[in-house]
This record gives sequence, structure tokens and C-alpha cells, in this order.
Amino acid sequence: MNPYRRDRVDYEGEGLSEERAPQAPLEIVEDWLRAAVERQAERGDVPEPMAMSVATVDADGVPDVRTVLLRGLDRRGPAFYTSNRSAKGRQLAASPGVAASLTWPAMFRAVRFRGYAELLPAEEVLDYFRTRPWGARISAHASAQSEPVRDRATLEAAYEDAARRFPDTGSPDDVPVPEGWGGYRLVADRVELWEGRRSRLHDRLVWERVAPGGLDEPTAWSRVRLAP
Ligand SMILES: Cc1cc2nc3c(=O)[nH]c(=O)nc-3n(C[C@H](O)[C@H](O)[C@H](O)COP(=O)(O)O)c2cc1C
Repeated sequence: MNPYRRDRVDYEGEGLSEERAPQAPLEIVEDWLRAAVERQAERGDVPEPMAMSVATVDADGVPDVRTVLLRGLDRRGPAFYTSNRSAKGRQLAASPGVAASLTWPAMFRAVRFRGYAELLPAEEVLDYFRTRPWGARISAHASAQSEPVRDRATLEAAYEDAARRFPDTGSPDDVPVPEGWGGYRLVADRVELWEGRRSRLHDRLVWERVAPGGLDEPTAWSRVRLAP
């Protein structure tokens, strides 16, 4: 038996109706993120509820994708932190089009964004960097993300070197933000909510931007149901 075809789970999402969906997407996206976090706390079957796949395109127009953590969401869009000099950073600098999705299989739910990426301002980056544990802040110095490293020992030596330069004093300011470390906000023009239903007859509601405005502004969005 082909192992990729063995399991067939019928999705039993509670359903996504136009009546219960707001005219602008922010509120329902926030509700779903909150529900995913609560579900993980209660039942433990949604690990890393903020894990978000982020797709970019390279200079040849070939797509790339990787997982990051959604670390902010407001009327402007979802935000994540990373190295701006990484592969994704270089791709976004050349071509800011970006797509992202969060999937919570245990809840039969997914959220999808399309739009363009803008760099997060330095003060937002600093605010977030200060909340990271000391070791994670040190690793940001030790790792030239997406660059080749000779071996694990080289990486660990770079960590030890950064740890000596910026000792742990217990202060959030003991490690500076590394040059080139930052993040992006996905300014969305399209937001989709997907909920799995019986017999693959799923629900899809899509909000498409029709005017300038935040994810919370009803006049900026037109909503449509798509066939699953
Ligand atoms: C669950 C999970 C969370 C991750 N979170 C982040 C993140 O928030 N920021 C980040 O730069 N990389 C994160 N990574 C690593 C990325 O997937 C990726 O390896 C890294 O960003 C380099 O990607 P790039 O070479 O395409 O730029 C995470 C990986 C996983 C599996």
C-alpha cells in the first residue's frame, strides 16, 4: 500500500458562514489565532500555533518557502522576525511579493495571506529582540543566516565568541541587535480562511482588497466564497 495514500481523514470543521464572517478580515483572523493558542493549551494538538510558511520568489522567478513564527499582527498585517540578509531577505529585497499560510490540521483550519513585504522599523525590531532569551540573542550574532558554515563546531565557536563579547547580565540590553537582523510585515491584499468540511466540501472565504485601508476597515475589502 502506498504510505502516502493510506490515511484518509474526513474533516469535521464547524463551518465558516458569511453571516458570522466580518466585512474586514482582521477580527476573524485574530479569533482563529487565539483559538489555535487556546487549543494547544487545552489539548496539546496544535504545537507552534504561530508557525507560518512564508513564500518568496528568487531573481529567476522560482518560488521558495520556509517556516517562521508569526510574532505580530495588527491592522497592517502579520509580522515575523528574521535576518534581512538571509535568502528570504535577499529575495524580498529584489521582489517584495510574498505569500504566507498558517495551518492547524487538528482544527481543520488554515489562513492564507498574499501581498508584499515591508521591512519592520528599527524600533519594532529592537522591542522584539529585547524579549528574546539571551541565548537566542547570542545565536542571532553567531549565525549568518542562509550562508554556508563549515561544520557544527564552527557554528558553536561563533556562539561562544559572541557569548564572550556580550555576557549575560540579566538585562534585555546586554546583547545589541545584530547588523542586518530585523523582520518583515506582510501587507496583505488578499486573506483567505479555509475550514475543512465533510466529504472534502470545504468552506473558503476570501477577502480581497478593493481600496486602501487596514485589515480592520470594511470599506477596504470585498468578500467572496470560493469553491473548495
Ligand atoms: C517552527 C519553525 C519556526 C521557525 N521560525 C523562524 C523565525 O521566526 N525566523 C527565522 O528567520 N527562521 C525561522 N525558522 C527557520 C526557517 O524555517 C529557515 O530555515 C530560515 O529562516 C532560513 O530561511 P531562508 O534561507 O529561506 O532565508 C523556523 C523554522 C521552524 C521549523
